[in-house]
Amino acid sequence: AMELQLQPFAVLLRNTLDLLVDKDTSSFFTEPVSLEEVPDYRDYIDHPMDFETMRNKIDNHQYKTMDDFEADFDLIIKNCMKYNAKDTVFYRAAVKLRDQGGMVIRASRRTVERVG
Ligand SMILES: CCOC(=O)c1ccc2c(c1)NC(=O)[C@@H](C)N2
Repeated sequence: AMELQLQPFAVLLRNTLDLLVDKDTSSFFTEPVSLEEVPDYRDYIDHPMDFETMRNKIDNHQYKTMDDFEADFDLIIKNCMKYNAKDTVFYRAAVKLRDQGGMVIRASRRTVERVG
């Protein structure tokens, strides 16, 4: 529809990302996991992901669909639940983000479908 031409997909993704960042109240997911702080991280995680990287990908138009965008969101959560034990603040934060962020993405999908 006309709105999507005027309101590029990138703007919708940035708005969605801002809502996901708001759910990350401890800011555990805002930047790449520090390999100085967590030197063995890459022994377990092949494809790191974080919200800053996602913002850069939006700006470089690397997301063509909401599925592409959601795949990186899921990667953030999967990585965290793989690297961190269940009884950690990190693992629990990933479960919370999965639940609260999932609702945000579903709402954005409806917007894309409606004005798509
Ligand atoms: C300054 C110390 O920071 C960390 O050790 C640290 C900081 C952030 C982290 C993280 C570790 N581990 C994670 O799996 C993802 C969720 N976030």
